[in-house]
Amino acid sequence: MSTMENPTNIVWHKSSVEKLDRQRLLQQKGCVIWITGLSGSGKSTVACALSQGLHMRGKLTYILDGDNVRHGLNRDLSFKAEDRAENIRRIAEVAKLFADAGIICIASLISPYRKDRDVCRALFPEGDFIEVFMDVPLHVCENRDPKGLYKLARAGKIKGFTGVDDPYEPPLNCEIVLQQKGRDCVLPCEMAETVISYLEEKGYLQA
Ligand SMILES: Nc1ncnc2c1ncn2[C@@H]1O[C@H](COP(=O)(O)OS(=O)(=O)O)[C@@H](OP(=O)(O)O)[C@H]1O
Ligand SMILES: Nc1ncnc2c1ncn2[C@@H]1O[C@H](COP(=O)(O)OP(=O)(O)O)[C@@H](O)[C@H]1O
Repeated sequence: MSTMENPTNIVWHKSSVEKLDRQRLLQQKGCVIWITGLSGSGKSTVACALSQGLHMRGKLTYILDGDNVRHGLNRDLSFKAEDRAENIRRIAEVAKLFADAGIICIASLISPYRKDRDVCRALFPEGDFIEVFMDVPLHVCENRDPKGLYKLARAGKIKGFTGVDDPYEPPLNCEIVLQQKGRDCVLPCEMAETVISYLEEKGYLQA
């Protein structure tokens, strides 16, 4: 029988250097900042601004961007609901390893289903999964359309495109909501500062 069929044959191996030791070394606490939102809502832009802002404060981060991870680890996955769920599950498991390494992991992916995001949240200790919602209306994302994908989706050339003919379920109880202020554009670095203030307040930027 393979170990996959009998997982009880697998025993966790403890290391003498643990998460707390790594956190002390890095002077920060490992966690995941999970940025969810429509295509074009600014997830990748905020992820980069956040990584930059934290790097300048001497904090170690790593970005897991849905688009990028789909080039490698998740290249076998499509955009049907069960593949999106698997995409999200794998990224959450990788993020968990980064958080255990003491790193502030920034995951930016559409992750359209509430249930899938809640499954990810449950993988982490209380507080360590910080959900950030890019609350940007569909028409704004569609006007931006930097990759021309909305145009293709409206023309029926991409099927099952989030927001067009596939659902997006906004979070009900996330930690942070990022949005424009009325008609005023909020710069990505200002949005990143909101997240950094949250991390500071919650003690993630010290061991
Ligand atoms: N059908 C469909 N629906 C939504 N998005 C699509 C689709 N096909 C391709 N793309 C491009 O893939 C990027 C989304 O990948 P994710 O891994 O973030 O998606 S998901 O979390 O699994 O839903 C997404 O990137 P972002 O624009 O950065 O969000 C799109 O560029
Ligand atoms: N805060 C912002 N204000 C105005 N435009 C933005 C902002 N954040 C991102 N953008 C622009 O919106 C487009 C989509 O951003 P991107 O980060 O690629 O979104 P996503 O990763 O959610 O698809 C890009 O052209 C980007 O320059």
